[in-house]
Amino acid sequence: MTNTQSARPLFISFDGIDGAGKSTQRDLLTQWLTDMGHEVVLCRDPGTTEAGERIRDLLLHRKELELHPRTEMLLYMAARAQLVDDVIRPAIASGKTVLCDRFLLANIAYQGHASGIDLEDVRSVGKFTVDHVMPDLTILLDLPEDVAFPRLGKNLDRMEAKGVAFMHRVREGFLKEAEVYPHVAVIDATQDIETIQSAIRGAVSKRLEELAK
Ligand SMILES: Nc1ncnc2c1ncn2[C@@H]1O[C@H](COP(=O)(O)OP(=O)(O)OP(=O)(O)O)[C@@H](O)[C@H]1O
Ligand SMILES: Cc1cn([C@H]2C[C@H](O)[C@@H](COP(=O)(O)O)O2)c(=O)[nH]c1=O
Repeated sequence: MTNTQSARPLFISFDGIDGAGKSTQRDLLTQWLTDMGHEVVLCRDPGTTEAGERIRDLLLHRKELELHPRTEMLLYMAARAQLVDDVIRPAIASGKTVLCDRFLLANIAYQGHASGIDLEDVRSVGKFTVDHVMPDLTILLDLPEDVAFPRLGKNLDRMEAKGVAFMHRVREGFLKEAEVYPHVAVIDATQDIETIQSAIRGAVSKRLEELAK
């Protein structure tokens, strides 16, 4: 792979059930891409922008608020719209590589598959929300919920507090979506951190080669 090909800017999102190891792997990938010449912008969905972080706080930490599934879905979408317009689209336009902790696929898995919102509704609001900005590659870290759940500790946020059965539905949803959502690499996240990172780097190299054709 030439330098020009390897430093082609990318938009990569990381997803999976809570505690799958997304932040750990995203940080390791940042180092590798930076060494390769990429200028990396990190973000998280929901969050990163001021509006997005406030929506995140409401969604995850204001447990006293009862949110209907549609309200929850739309709040995640609203945070994402702000993230796309303020951070992701400008970063891509200026040739930077974006690594984002979660993106639209999480809405489809959590609010669609696991919470019962019609999948076509989530997809169509999602299409409007991202306004053509979609990841070049989604890294889906897959592992059983009973391995991930103990990693979360005792202080669970509003989504984590939905419990193991909910996380099971989320996981199944992610795996179903991986068959239809564009450019998903499913990585076995039960392995050790270095082995997972090496599989992720393999998936990124493969995608860079496809995009260079
Ligand atoms: N492959 C692994 N094996 C064992 N422990 C791991 C592995 N990857 C991450 N961990 C540990 O699991 C915990 C959760 O990891 P991390 O924060 O990266 O996950 P996350 O998917 O970003 O979590 P969340 O969804 O809660 O934000 C951390 O304590 C981390 O050190
Ligand atoms: C984008 C998005 C996220 N969620 C859930 C997934 C997690 O439980 C939290 C985010 O916390 P993390 O520490 O950043 O993983 O929110 C969701 O339900 N729907 C979404 O669209």
